[in-house]
Amino acid sequence: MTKSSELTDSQRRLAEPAARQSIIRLVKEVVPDRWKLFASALICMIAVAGFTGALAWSTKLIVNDVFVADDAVAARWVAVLVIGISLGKGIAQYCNSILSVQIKRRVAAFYQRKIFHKVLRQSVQDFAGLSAPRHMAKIGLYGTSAGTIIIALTSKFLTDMLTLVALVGVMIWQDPMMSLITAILFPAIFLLVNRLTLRVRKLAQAQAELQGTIGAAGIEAIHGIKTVKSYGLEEKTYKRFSDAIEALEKRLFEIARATSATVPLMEVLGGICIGLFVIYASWQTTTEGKTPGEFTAFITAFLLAYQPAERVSKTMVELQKSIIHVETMFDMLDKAMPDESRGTGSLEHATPSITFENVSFEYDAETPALHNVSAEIKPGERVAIVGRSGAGKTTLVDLVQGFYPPTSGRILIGGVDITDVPEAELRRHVALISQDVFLFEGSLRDNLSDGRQGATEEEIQDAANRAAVTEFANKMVQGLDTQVGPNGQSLSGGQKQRVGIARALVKKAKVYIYDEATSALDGENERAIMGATLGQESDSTILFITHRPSTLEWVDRIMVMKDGKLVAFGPHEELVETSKAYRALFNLVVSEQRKAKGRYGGIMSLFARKQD
Ligand SMILES: Nc1ncnc2c1ncn2[C@@H]1O[C@H](COP(=O)(O)OP(=O)(O)OP(=O)(O)O)[C@@H](O)[C@H]1O
Repeated sequence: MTKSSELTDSQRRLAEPAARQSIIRLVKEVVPDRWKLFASALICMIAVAGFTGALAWSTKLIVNDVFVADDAVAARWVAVLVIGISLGKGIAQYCNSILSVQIKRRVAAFYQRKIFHKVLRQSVQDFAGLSAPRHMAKIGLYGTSAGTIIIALTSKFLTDMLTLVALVGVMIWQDPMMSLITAILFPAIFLLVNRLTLRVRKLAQAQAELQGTIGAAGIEAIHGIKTVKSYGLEEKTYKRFSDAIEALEKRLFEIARATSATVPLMEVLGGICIGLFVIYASWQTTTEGKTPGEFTAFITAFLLAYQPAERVSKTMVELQKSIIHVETMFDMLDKAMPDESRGTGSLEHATPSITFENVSFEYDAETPALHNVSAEIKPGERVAIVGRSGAGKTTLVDLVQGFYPPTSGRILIGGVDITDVPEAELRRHVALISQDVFLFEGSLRDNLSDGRQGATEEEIQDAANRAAVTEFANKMVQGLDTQVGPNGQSLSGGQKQRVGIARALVKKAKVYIYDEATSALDGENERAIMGATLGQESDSTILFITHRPSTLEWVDRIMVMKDGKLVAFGPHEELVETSKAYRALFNLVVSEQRKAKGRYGGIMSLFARKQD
């Protein structure tokens, strides 16, 4: 045996138990809850197989009783019988097809829902580097593959196998010897087909990836059309799309080549069998006195067996393609969810203090993002987190929201370690207002009420007033019922930020995190909104990530981050005196503002005011 064929054999041995297990699991998960549907389909399949066998057998009556015996009465009965069998088979086939479509859709929908539910529960870490369109394409594909396997197994494979059993039964009944010869030739083709299925399996592995790449390239271009146009990336984007299409085309062609080879193989075998049969039949008639009806029934059964046998081998190939997707789907469904390892603590009665106890965090072994951060934030305190880009500000607040667990150390809210609190409970008490506000398609009111389930109309109106959403909504004909479009595309950046702030206010959280949340607002609007929101949110603790000096007017203390470390923490006046990093940070802002605007920015007046 050559080295490569040894490799193929071992791959086959490795792959088969996993594939079998996935099929068994699939059947166990979908059949019990839909047993009535499957039982009805099984009855139809048995009927199709039985009627096909009966049709083959009826040719013996046609030849012997109608043509050889020339019996007119028998001819009428045989005609009624053949019509009855054909009608029965037609009805059973029709019902089987309808049930197949129903089963396939239900199974696909069942798994698509299941995967999407799982995806939503994944940790934020699992979404890193994920392309949304590609991921969605995969969800669709995995669900459809599960449906395809179930249909391949039941409607196609089982119907064809039952039909084969019925036809082989007729063949053995008519001529056991010839049936034996045919049975020896059959395994030869299955060996050949098996080799083909392994090849198709390998080719199919990359097909899903390629389909996702096409979707991603197209959807990303549409989403990012402004960037594409302003940087002149049309050619590059087009090339990416075009390359992906070409690669997929090649892969599909290779799969089609491998799949199509099964049909000619079956035809060659069929031809050999018929040739042998003709020689054998003439010898049997002259020496053994067999009737022509028996041969006709045998050959009809053999010819009728050709199609289901061909379909069985094709179905095997189809199964190989889909099984890869289903195996990946099960891996995804079996992945442990972050919440499963969390405790059952509650923050209901916790005060909104935040304690960082020697918190360190690494995204991966090579990327340490936080080192030994320790700080105590009092309930109701307003704290700004400042630092250069990449200093670890976002990472720190992501940890407060439980998106990632600290690599070492602890974060406590009101004395409760947040890793002991279920994710949903933690998120109920911590609200994030980010720079890139994401709005769902629907009305302004729908988006505000997403803040908290069961929020009253008064609470929504109050939040809308405080975040100055009412101000622009009143200018729209439908007010708060105005539709915002997908991701709020009919609103300006500043309007989206106001909706984001109002939505967070509806939440009534213990801890608010403003991540550059007012970056798209002008100074006057920021002042008005912050005045209105902070004034009334006095019990909540608020963290501001900011590069904007004007935001510092609203805070009690400032955390200065540098290279993942907390290098200073105190009120502005103290930091100006004691922290070189703080001074350096804002001097930089001043010089940049001076260059950009030719005048002194907000922080200089702030410095002047405080220093006075
Ligand atoms: N998902 C991630 N995977 C790997 N490394 C990351 C990830 N997110 C951030 N980092 C790295 O962690 C460090 C801290 O990043 P972080 O986003 O917390 O900084 P930041 O202070 O919020 O920066 P900015 O002001 O630019 O938003 C950086 O070195 C960054 O490259």
